[in-house]
Amino acid sequence: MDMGKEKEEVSLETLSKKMDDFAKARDWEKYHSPRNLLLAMVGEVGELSEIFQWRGEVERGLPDWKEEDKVHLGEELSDVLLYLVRLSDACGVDLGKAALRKLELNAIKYPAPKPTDHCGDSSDNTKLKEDN
Ligand SMILES: Nc1ccn([C@H]2C[C@H](O)[C@@H](COP(=O)(O)OP(=O)(O)OP(=O)(O)O)O2)c(=O)n1
Repeated sequence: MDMGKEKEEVSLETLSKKMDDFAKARDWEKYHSPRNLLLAMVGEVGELSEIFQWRGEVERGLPDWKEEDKVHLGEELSDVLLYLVRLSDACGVDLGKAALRKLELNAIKYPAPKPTDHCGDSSDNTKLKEDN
């Protein structure tokens, strides 16, 4: 999707600050409780799912999709992300830090096979199959 702009770096902190400004400017902080934000996010996940509903399997990169459908997809993905960031803030969770820690835990739980594993011991791969 080319919006004709330079690629802009976006941090979770930036999104968090913008959501905070958005809520404050409308006096909506009172509505942004953890439970409300969770329900709002799940609603947006539903809207995101609708875009894929009945399409059958979709090729990576969505080469056959119309541009307007991709723009719509970006909007729904953004709604989910923005509510997730806001929910994390409302719960006092540092989402970036938590996600990095979770990636480390994932790597321990699902170790990548070493090159030698292909021709020898496959116990790690067996565990991967069982867990998935
Ligand atoms: N109380 C609210 C309502 C909205 N938003 C923000 C976060 C979302 O990014 C977006 C959601 O807006 P809508 O509820 O209007 O949802 P959609 O944009 O998906 O519109 P629609 O449901 O009509 O498709 O607005 C918010 O922060 N707090």
